[in-house]
Amino acid sequence: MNTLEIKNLSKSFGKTRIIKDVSLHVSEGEIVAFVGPNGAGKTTTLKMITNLIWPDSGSITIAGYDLFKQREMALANMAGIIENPGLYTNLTGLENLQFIQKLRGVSKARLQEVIELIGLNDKEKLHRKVRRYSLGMKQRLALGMCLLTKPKFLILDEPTNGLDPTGVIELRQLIEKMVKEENVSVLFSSHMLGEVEKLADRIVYIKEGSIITERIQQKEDSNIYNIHLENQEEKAAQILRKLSCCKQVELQVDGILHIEAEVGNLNLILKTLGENAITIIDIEKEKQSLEDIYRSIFTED
Ligand SMILES: Nc1ncnc2c1ncn2[C@@H]1O[C@H](COP(=O)(O)OP(=O)(O)OP(=O)(O)O)[C@@H](O)[C@H]1O
Repeated sequence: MNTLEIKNLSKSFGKTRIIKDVSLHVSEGEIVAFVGPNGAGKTTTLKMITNLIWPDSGSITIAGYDLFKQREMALANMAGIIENPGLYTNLTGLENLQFIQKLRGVSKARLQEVIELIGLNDKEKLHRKVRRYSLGMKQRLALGMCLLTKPKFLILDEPTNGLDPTGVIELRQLIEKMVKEENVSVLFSSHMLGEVEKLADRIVYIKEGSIITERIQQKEDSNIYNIHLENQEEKAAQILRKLSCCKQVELQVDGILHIEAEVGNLNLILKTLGENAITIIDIEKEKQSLEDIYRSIFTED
């Protein structure tokens, strides 16, 4: 099941259509980056997912619950940081965590678990007023507050914005740990392509309110292929998803199959498609860096 499923979301401010028919999903345990130039519509989309603003049309489902018809259950499965993390700066880190713990009826054991996960298991840090925290510590604390209720889905608007390199690395490690240990799925927006490259499993590109394309992020032990088929793309996608060497299979808007496969399995993929009488027109191994892809998508013609 997809942790997040958005279908045909649209939103206008006044007469201007800002979000145009946006559909996207985040699978269980997946980290998806939302990338695009300033004003593309990232924050507006994230605000609709977190129910801060309402779309004009479209649907949003979180952990299987419809955000508009089963609002409480949908929101109970999600947490997020949009724009500024909502911290009480005159309280200590621990008091901030305890505030949410009591408000949401979270156990003390869970509070302790979260403190350890976010690396604040240190008396001095826990009892320090948040206004004296570094930005990196504030971000980690804010993530901790999100995690107290064990959400299945986390939404982060430019989480590394303003952080120094150490803060960026620590935050990335924390997000990776959260996904591994707590099985949360994450959708985050970012302008930091280097970070996106390291953290995301998949990248969704938005421009002028429309999703332009999406790409699977290559990991060290895998290759990415773009396969152009004569027809039967849906069937091919279903067949390849059953192969254990295919970690991700996405059917793109343009009908091209975008595949992440463990290194050394191209022959098996081709053989499987051949056995199912699916004709390949072209196959290309992706070599572009994220920066090249970004430039080719967003630079004006
Ligand atoms: N409340 C609002 N009223 C009118 N226009 C708005 C409002 N909020 C956002 N916009 C406009 O919607 C467009 C998309 O804004 P949004 O903040 O979603 O972009 P973004 O992709 O998050 O940009 P950035 O990378 O700069 O954060 C922009 O043109 C913005 O000016």
